[in-house]
Amino acid sequence: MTRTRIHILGIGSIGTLVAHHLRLLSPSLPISLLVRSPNTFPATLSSTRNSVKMISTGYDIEPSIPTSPPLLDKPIKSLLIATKTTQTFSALEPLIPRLSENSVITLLQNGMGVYQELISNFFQDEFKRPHFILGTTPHAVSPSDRRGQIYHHSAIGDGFIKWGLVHDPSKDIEDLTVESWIWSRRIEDDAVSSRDIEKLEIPNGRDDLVHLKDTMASLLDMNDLNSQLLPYEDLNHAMLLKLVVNAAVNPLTAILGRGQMTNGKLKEIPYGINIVDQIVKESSDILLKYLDLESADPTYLKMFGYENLKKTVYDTIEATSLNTTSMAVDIREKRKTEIDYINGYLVKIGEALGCKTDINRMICDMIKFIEEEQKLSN
Ligand SMILES: CC(C)(CO)C(=O)C(=O)O
Repeated sequence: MTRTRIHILGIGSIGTLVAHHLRLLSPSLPISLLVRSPNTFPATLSSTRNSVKMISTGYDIEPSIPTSPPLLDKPIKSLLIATKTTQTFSALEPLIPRLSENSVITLLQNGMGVYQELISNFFQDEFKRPHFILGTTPHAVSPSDRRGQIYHHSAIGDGFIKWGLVHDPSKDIEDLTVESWIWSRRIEDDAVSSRDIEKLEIPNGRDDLVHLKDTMASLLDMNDLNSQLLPYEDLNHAMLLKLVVNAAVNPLTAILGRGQMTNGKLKEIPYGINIVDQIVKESSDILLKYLDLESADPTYLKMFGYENLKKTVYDTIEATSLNTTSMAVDIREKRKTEIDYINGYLVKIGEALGCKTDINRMICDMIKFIEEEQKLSN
């Protein structure tokens, strides 16, 4: 039987990577790429990893902006969003009429806070809200000068995509959460595989679970990207860890190098690492308070302690020393950055908890200063 069609919104580097691997691992999966100009978008995608170029094809290309007549009769059952966080709202708005409580939305982006923004703007009514899967990935991907063609810099075997299902009590299956249902077919302590998901039986009248099951199975099929399902609490912690890495590395490379600087420079020049340390220290204080209020497991408290966080950030700088961060590229290209969803998100949590947020706030102000200055000089 054919699996639920996956629509992908945001065919930048990460969106292309996911579309390409979904296609390679599931040749019969219907995939629609939602793009602004369908007539000029290429019919094939490609990814070059370790000097080997792989091509994928068989995509349906659809317009991402409203059409006349509108495609209301074509509901979207599963939507994977890989746009920049700053573009999510405007990119999703025209598609809202095609989504319902039977749909699944998967977010794979840098930063945090988009889920909360979408809920409060588009899906306040919990009974009309789609399922949400959130994801995080360190796969290093960059665009080429041709649309649909990317370079995948992570070595073979490196990198992962971690997914988690947001808990939504309105979707419980009697007294079972959907997350427990998803995990119920796992064999002992193994990771959940797409084969475990395939074995799930759909309760009567739950079309939403057909789409969720199909989406999960397709996402977990991408084992060449090391795609894994985590319990939501673990995923949230993985996202917070990535948030601190991005908060310490991305704006500094953007401010200090105006888009020309690679990540490794931050460690080569001691003044750089001094600033990294200050951002990590303040972020650690904020997140430890947040985790304490959540009564998080002591292993998490250790993970978010200053020394551990510093190690995670240093290791990432080392591993990506030749990369230019996405924020540095945004500044170089004079685009709006994702600062509000990275350091801005930490400021928001910190303020709500009464923590000191001066350093993250100053970093936000510096990036916003550059953005404004670039706007004025354009
Ligand atoms: C891990 C890092 C910092 C790599 O450059 C990144 O996630 C980014 O550039 O956004």
